[in-house]
Parts: sequence; C-alpha cells; structure tokens
Amino acid sequence: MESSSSSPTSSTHCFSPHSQGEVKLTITQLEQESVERNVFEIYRHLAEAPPQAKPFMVQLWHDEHVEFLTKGLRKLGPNFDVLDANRPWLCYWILHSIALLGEHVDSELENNVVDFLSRCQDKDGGYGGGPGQMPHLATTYAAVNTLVTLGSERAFSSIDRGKMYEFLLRMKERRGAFRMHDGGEIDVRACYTAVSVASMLNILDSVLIKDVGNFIWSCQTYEGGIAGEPGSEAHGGYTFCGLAVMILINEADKLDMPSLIDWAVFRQGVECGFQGRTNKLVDGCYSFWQGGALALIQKLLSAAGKESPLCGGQASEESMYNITLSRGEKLSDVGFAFMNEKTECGPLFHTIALQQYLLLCSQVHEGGFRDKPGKSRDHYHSCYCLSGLSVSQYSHCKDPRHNSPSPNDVLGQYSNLLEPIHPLYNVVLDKYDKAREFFSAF
Ligand SMILES: CC(C)=CCC/C(C)=C/CC/C(C)=C/COP(=O)(O)OP(=O)(O)O
Ligand SMILES: [Zn+2]
Repeated sequence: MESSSSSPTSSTHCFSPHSQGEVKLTITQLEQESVERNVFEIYRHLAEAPPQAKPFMVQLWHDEHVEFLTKGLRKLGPNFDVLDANRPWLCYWILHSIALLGEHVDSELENNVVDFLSRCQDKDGGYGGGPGQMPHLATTYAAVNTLVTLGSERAFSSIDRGKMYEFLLRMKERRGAFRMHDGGEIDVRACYTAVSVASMLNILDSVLIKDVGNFIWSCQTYEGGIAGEPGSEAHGGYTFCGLAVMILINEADKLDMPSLIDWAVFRQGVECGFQGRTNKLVDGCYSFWQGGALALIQKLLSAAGKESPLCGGQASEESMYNITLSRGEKLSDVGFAFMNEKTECGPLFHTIALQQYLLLCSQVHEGGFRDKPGKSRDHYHSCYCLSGLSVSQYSHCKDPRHNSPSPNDVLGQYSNLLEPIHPLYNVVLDKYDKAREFFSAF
C-alpha cells in the first residue's frame, strides 16, 4: 500500500546514493524513516547502558498495567462513546490482559461482568455490543472469551449454547463462510469468530464447518498471507484468523504452507516488531496476529515431528498439517490435541527481538501498551501486545502446561514472565483447560 505523493508538503527531496539525480521520498518512506529513527534511538540507549542496568530498562511494569486495566473495567470517560458497540471487547481486552499478568479481579467485579454480558446476550443467541444491540460475531467471540477467562461455573453456564448454535447457523451463508451479523459482511474474521466460539463451547459440527475451508483457501493471496475476503490484500489479522480456522477444522493442509511461512516471517522488520502487511509500519498489536500465526505454524510443524523440513527432517505431505485424532474424538477436540503436541520445532521469528520491541517501544511506564512510540496506550494494544509477549516468551517451551521457559528465553528479569496462552483462541491456557472440562461434559 504505497502512498505516492506529488504535493511539495507531502514529500521531501534528497540525493539518491545510487544515482546522480534528485529523488523524492514518498509519504510511506518518510513515515518508515521516522519510525526507524525513533526506535533506533530507544535501542541506542539500551546498547549504551551498563550491563547491570539493562534488565531494569526492559522491565515489565506489572503493577502499573494492572492498575490501568482494572480502572478501565470500572469506569471509562466520555471519549469511549465511540466504543459503545464494542463493550464485550473492552471486557475481553482488559480481563485477558489481567489474566496474562497472572492476576484476577475481585468477585464483585467478576459478577458484574457476567451480569453485564448476560444483558448483551440476544434472546435468539449470540452477543451484541451492548444491551439491546443486535448480535454480532465479533462481540460474541469477545463475550465468550471473557466468560472463559473469568472461569467460574456461573460465567460458563450463563452462555445459552443451544441458542448460540442457532445463531451461528443463521450467520452461515450459502458458500460456507459466515457473515458478521444479519445482513452483514462475509469475511475471514466472521469464519474465525464463529469456529472459535463453536469449538470452545463444544458445538462445532460438520454442518457448521461445511465449505468454510474452501472459503479460507480462496482468501490466500499470491504473497502467501491471507486476506479478509477473496481478491483483497494479505494482512496479519486475517492471516491469524484464517490459519486458526483451518487448524480448528483440521484442513490446514489446504493452504500453501511454504508461501504462508515465507510471507509471515518477512513481516518482522528491523524495528524488531511486526508489520501487518507489506510496506506498512510496525505495530505492537501484530506481535500477536503475526507472532501468534507463526506460533501456530510452529505447532503444526511440530505435529509432523522430525519429518518436517524445518525441523531438520523429511516432510510427508499427509502428516504435515493434520492433527491426528483417535477414534471417537470430536472435531472440537482439535484445539486440545493441538496443545498436546510437544514442540520439536524452534520458533519461526526472533522472539527476543520481539520482546525488546514490546517492552521498550510499546510499553507505557504509566501502564498499558501502544502501537508504537508517539502513539497513546489503549486496551486493544495492551491485550495484543501482552498476548504477543506471552507467545514469544513460551515459543521455545515444549510443554507450557508442565514446564516453564528457560530464563534465556525471557528478556529482562524472569519476573517479566506472563501466563501462557492457547494460541488458537487467545485465552490463558489454564482458563481454556477449565472451560474445556466444563463444556466437554455436554
Ligand atoms: C478476531 C478478530 C475480530 C480479528 C481481527 C483481525 C484484524 C486485526 C484484522 C485487521 C483488519 C485490518 C485490515 C486492519 C488494517 O488496518 P490499518 O490499515 O489501520 O493498519 P496497517 O497499516 O497496519 O495495515
Ligand atoms: Zn495496532
């Protein structure tokens, strides 16, 4: 998405080292140079600091984050009016972030959230952006992940699974994909949120998954990443969503995996963080969308064990991307089987570099995270920067349920370590385990 410029105010003049003539830099190039300058200035301070000071420079400001997040759950100012249709998202961003930090909210606040989300639940299934608003797949995903993160029986049983199934079926369209809401757009996000919710609640069946894989397949672009809809540009957000769907429905073998890997690994740049798409700026939230997608691929390759070329062996087409289920296991067990694969394969991105970007460029001392230096903190970036930080800390860890990462894999002091997540759903792993135990009883 190169923005060309012809106006004198939106371009600059300089002399190219490769030619005699004067060249004009585009807005895109100028913005990229400015980001690199800001980021490298921050990294220069770290490089020049005495060795004993460095761990403190990359400290995770745990208490400040918890304070910023908890405050947001209790009260938000008038500027947040624009997020009125996203209130379950605010609950998820905040509560998932608090859970990643190993903390929880008091039982009164927890009960308030359950009650609030119950008022967002539509009588015909699914959750709207606020009480009385029409049900929407994005806010449904946010509400379900919030209730899973709260983890109480009251939270789990507040979800009407029967009506949810009817809602998901109503959102499914002729070609197999999903639409975001009645009459809404059909895209990869809708497919992911529908499949993730159905898998989590143990209501994913062959009717819901029919032809979804073909739709996702049709969204993989010539670059290798996945777009929101056929013919659009590959983007990290949609790539994570599309890949996660394919794994949850056990059809990852339909994707062109070498080109997907190729595209995703090149999205980590000199700034140490990830960009969302080619020729765009680094942004902390892609630490999860791109880092999470690469963590999913790492797990897929590990499922193929030593047969995978990236793990130093010969790949067999069949074993490479399919999670093996034993007889009688349901498709909704794919999420569980996925985390049981013991990682043999190393990470596909520079995990320490990403932690450096997150802790030095995205982290805000007063609490919260931001896209990049110069931007303001917000709850969305706090959630996805912390999620990406967790993914990078655990990416060498074979079995996060039973083992902790080595101190070498955690930038800064070991107290920076967050809780591990389940990368298919982006909820804290032990919260997922508890929810699975509850919902597998049905
Ligand atoms: C579960 C769920 C609902 C997932 C959503 C996934 C997601 C983040 C999709 C990204 C959408 C998109 C095209 C952003 C581009 O914004 P931009 O042009 O402002 O940013 P850019 O310059 O970084 O591409
Ligand atoms: Zn962002």
